[in-house]
Amino acid sequence: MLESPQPVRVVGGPPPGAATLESRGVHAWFGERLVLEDVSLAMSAHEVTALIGPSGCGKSTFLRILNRMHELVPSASLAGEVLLDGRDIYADGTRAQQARLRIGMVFQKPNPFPAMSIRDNVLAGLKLAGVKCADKDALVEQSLERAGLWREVRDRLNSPGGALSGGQQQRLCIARSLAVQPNVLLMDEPCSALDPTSTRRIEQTIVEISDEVTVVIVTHNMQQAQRVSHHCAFFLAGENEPGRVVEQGSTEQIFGSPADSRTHDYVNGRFG
Ligand SMILES: Nc1ncnc2c1ncn2[C@@H]1O[C@H](COP(=O)(O)OP(=O)(O)OP(=O)(O)O)[C@@H](O)[C@H]1O
Repeated sequence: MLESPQPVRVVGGPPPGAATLESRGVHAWFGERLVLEDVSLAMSAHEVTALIGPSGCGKSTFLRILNRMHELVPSASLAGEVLLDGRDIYADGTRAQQARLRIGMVFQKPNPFPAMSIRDNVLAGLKLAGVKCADKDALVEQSLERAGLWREVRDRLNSPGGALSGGQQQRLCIARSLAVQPNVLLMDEPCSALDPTSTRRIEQTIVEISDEVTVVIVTHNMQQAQRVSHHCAFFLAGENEPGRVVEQGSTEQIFGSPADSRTHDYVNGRFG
């Protein structure tokens, strides 16, 4: 029987393995406007947590708070804690760049460097983070394999990233995020720009990577939330009110027997 190859490790990167992420009493503002109120949510290691809810209820804002991207907006502020394996990523002396290295992000629209080769795209995050790897070729293969793209691109690693299809570009972005070996991967509607076949391929990737990285995904697609997630949090904002988590629980419970009638109505497509 063939032995599976030893995983390639990077040096100077995050400690290995999936981590637990927990928000406690998170509030967020843009200027004077409170857009998120008192969000406390535990996102368990090795699980996929889906953030669901209608447009404008603060899901993306919450996701960006989880890896210190919210503070990149000049008018933005926040209160509360975000604990990564028990340590607040907002504690005094904790650098945003360090948090972002451990908590990666994949965006709605695939954003590879279009003129850069597929190989260099995978390695691009390492260079930016100052992370080193003794065997870059093996890391490229491992990352592309985990992102479910290796077989499709192994014979053209020097072709530009921009020459791939949209779905392949998104998997390339996932490979780039995985190459620095983060503990958590945040995904903001990663399939919304993709066709159904590419969507299913990415969903398969999400399920596969969740044994090595904690995944938090924002999705408007209820079938997708059911297919990929273990845990769901339903966000809702009343008119001129901030977004709050109305209900959270196992995906089975949220879809099968929600406690709140608003959750029931939302997951059954009655609004949103
Ligand atoms: N950069 C910003 N400046 C000011 N207000 C913002 C900014 N980004 C978001 N908002 C406001 O914050 C609220 C929450 O927005 P957010 O994008 O987090 O919601 P969402 O649930 O992710 O929506 P969608 O599902 O449409 O992406 C909205 O009222 C939005 O208008």
